[in-house]
Amino acid sequence: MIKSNSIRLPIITIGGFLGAGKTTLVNSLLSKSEGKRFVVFVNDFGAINIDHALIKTVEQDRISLKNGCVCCSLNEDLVKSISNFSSSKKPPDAVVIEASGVSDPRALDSSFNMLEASGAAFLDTRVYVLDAEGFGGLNYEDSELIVDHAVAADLVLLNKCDLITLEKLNLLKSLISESAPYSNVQETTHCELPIKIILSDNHFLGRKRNVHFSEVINHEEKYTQWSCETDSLIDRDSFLQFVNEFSQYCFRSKGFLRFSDEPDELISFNLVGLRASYEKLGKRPSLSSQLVMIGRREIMNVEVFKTGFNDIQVIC
Ligand SMILES: Nc1nc2c(ncn2[C@@H]2O[C@H](COP(=O)(O)OP(=O)(O)OP(=O)(O)O)[C@@H](O)[C@H]2O)c(=O)[nH]1
Repeated sequence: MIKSNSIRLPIITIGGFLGAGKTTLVNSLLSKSEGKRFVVFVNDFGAINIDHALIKTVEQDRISLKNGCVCCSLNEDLVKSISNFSSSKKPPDAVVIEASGVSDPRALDSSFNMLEASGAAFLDTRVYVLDAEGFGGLNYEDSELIVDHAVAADLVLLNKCDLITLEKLNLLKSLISESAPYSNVQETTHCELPIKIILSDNHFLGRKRNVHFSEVINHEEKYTQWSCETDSLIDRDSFLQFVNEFSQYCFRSKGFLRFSDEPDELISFNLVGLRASYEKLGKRPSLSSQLVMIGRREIMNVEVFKTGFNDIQVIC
């Protein structure tokens, strides 16, 4: 039931396959918010919510959706929470939802329909981040799924343009433009784009959307995750060897690391396909070393992860 002092909040959804750059886009949006206030809902696939800690905003505006993947069920927590923000004394300017990297952004529609019906919020912009580098290396099934999800978006970011040739970019642009003629397609690196392309006052409302007929797939049957956490320090060289080994068994890994040669520094670790990257986050004493691995069920070898993770910890 909508309360009389409610306002209709615009919702921006951010979808994209594992490691495409969704969290990067959320942080880019927040850094350019120009005085606007966004509430961000984050839905990680892994049991440990790494993205929640990486979103750069105040705690009360960063909400973790923990009851499994946001697209797998009608998310009552999400609907209730957005309704509460809409009728709060200081409502935000917009709601941003970062879906997990294995979810189908279209499956959120039932939640949006409820919010629209109650007058609490409306779906303004559906953004899809596509990893332009990773796309060529995926199997047929995953590539098809990505095109399907892109077709459902108002705005498609062809991201990681710094990592591909112009020839590949042009091929990808033609593919997406043909499949999704009504989507606004933008080329980006680190999801950098003028904020007005996403936020200029409901300009995607009433716009023609692409027609898509494919079914929404239950991806939890296809992907699985394994996660681990430790207060022990990590041996850097052993970790590098471990990454070489486990990258064959999972597609995506992310987490935080405390190396024994630099114990005060928290390192953010990212692996997308075979590309690993490390970023210093500063002291962050509240966080210990945590790692999540995500991959296809038939390929993930959890025994390799367990043994490897035990071997990289330094006994003090
Ligand atoms: N070189 C390059 N790296 C990028 C770009 N965009 C994002 N990255 C890196 O790609 C990795 C994954 O980015 P995220 O923003 O965490 O991706 P995500 O879509 O949120 O990933 P999930 O958590 O798996 O859903 C990080 O190491 C980013 O710094 C880009 O345009 N170029």
